[in-house]
Amino acid sequence: MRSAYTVEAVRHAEAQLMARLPEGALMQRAAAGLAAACARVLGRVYGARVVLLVGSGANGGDALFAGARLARRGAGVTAVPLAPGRTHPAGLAALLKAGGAVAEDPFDALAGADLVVDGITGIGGHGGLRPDAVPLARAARGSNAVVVAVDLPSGVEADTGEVPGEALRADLTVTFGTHKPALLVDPAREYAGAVHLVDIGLGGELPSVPALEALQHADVARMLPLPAAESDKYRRGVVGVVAGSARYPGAAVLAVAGALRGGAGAVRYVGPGAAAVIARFPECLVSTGRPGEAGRVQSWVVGPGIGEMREGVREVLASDVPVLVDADGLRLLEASEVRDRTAPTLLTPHAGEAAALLGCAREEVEAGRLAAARELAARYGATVLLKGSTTLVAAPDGGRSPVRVNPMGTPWLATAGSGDVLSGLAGSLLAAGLGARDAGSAAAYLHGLAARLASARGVPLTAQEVAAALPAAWRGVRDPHGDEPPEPDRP
Ligand SMILES: NC(=O)C1=CN([C@@H]2O[C@H](COP(=O)(O)OP(=O)(O)OC[C@H]3O[C@@H](n4cnc5c(N)ncnc54)[C@H](O)[C@@H]3O)[C@@H](O)[C@H]2O)[C@@H](O)CC1
Ligand SMILES: Nc1ncnc2c1ncn2[C@@H]1O[C@H](COP(=O)(O)OP(=O)(O)O)[C@@H](O)[C@H]1O
Ligand SMILES: [K+]
Repeated sequence: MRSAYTVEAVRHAEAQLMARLPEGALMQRAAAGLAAACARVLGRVYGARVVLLVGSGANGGDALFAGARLARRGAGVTAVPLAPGRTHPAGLAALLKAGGAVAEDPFDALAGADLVVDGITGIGGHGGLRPDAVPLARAARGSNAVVVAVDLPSGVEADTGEVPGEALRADLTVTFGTHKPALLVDPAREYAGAVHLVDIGLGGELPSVPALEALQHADVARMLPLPAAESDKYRRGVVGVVAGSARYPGAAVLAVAGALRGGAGAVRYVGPGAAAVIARFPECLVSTGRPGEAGRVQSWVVGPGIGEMREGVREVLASDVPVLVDADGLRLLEASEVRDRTAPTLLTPHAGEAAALLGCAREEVEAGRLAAARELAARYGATVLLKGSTTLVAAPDGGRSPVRVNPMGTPWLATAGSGDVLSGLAGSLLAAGLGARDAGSAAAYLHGLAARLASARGVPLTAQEVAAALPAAWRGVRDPHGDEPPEPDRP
């Protein structure tokens, strides 16, 4: 499990640790890790041209001390102070002593740089890059230099992942002690590039519950339902799927395709797509009547492609088993029908659907994903899986459990019908006994991994191919020697 902590938690932990260490020791640990990462990026330090963009806080101090270390190894290091009177004094002194200098012409220095260290702001930054930093940031990005951000890319909001103005896009971010939410949540995450975590000894000082957590293979493997020797199909769980309509018959097939690969013992489909479903999946139990008459299930999935089937949503929400509501179902539900439920509810909107539920613009949800997911969970008393380039899963417990961020996926998943597969898959995990937060986050992980496998080396994928790759994704997470696949190919 990877975790991310808020600025408040990081500052508190740093203060505890600093009280036990000699003055400046923590910054030296950070600078040493940063310099080592820069040296790896450069390959050859001797003779390399390094430019430090230095803000007024400790983030600039880290950059200066790391610059001093690189200068001692023979790099030509120049600093560009953005707030000249307020540059970290000890850091600047160390740089000058090591043979570094203050750049005479910042734009000349940036144009010739091999590596730019972004030490403008870290966890203390707010409100986006200031106007005087913007041309320097653009010059850095416009040069051939590799940009390495210190702790965070400057201009992002550490706690929310929001990017309120301009920010400096990094190729690599070297972060200290723990991830910060902005390194996991878009749009900020996009600015961080690859992320390298440097251990500065903060671990023992951080609270036990982080703000965010991101699953890894082993975490998902532990959650997956496996049949015991004496299992039968009913004990493994039956998932009911209410999806599809005359207008969207494919949604029924895709949701069932996901549900069949989620570990439930049986999938029961109810709705007007029964003929199409049975033709494609003879292993599915189908009926055309109402959900309430279909027989016992351990969870329901309702919504993909159902058009205006309001009654189906109402009936399913009135049941006493876990329910996943997706797509059209989100439009048709009444908030009170969700809030009054005793069994768990998992809502799986994309940004547009979340905006409709919250009564705001889609752009607002996209700019503030974390806040939107938390707000929806609180308003509906439901677990919310907010889909998109960063998929988040928030529980309705007022922040007692960390929001899960899905680290696995690929933009190739932005293809029609892939969400239907996800809802079937997550519903199946619910039927098999996982809680809503685990079912949602494990499903998003497997779905993202399946998509990476199916789009390997950069080929477009279809929703059916995502479903077909789910068994390989299960195998992948359960393989004790299986490494997580590399970052996805970008289209
Ligand atoms: N506290 C510690 O002991 C450690 C701190 N570390 C570093 O310290 C950083 C935090 O340092 P600070 O608290 O000084 O905060 P920052 O260095 O992130 O920034 C604070 C300064 O930037 C200014 N500022 C805020 N928003 C700005 C904007 N949009 N544009 C330009 N200037 C802006 C503020 O006026 C303030 O002077 C961490 O991110 C990390 O890099 C590391 O050295 C590890 C140890
Ligand atoms: N840019 C992206 N990067 C990664 N995953 C994405 C991106 N855009 C969409 N997705 C994922 O693709 C799926 C699309 O689901 P959805 O929006 O419901 O589409 P549909 O209704 O066509 O099935 C979701 O799992 C979502 O998280
Ligand atoms: K920075």
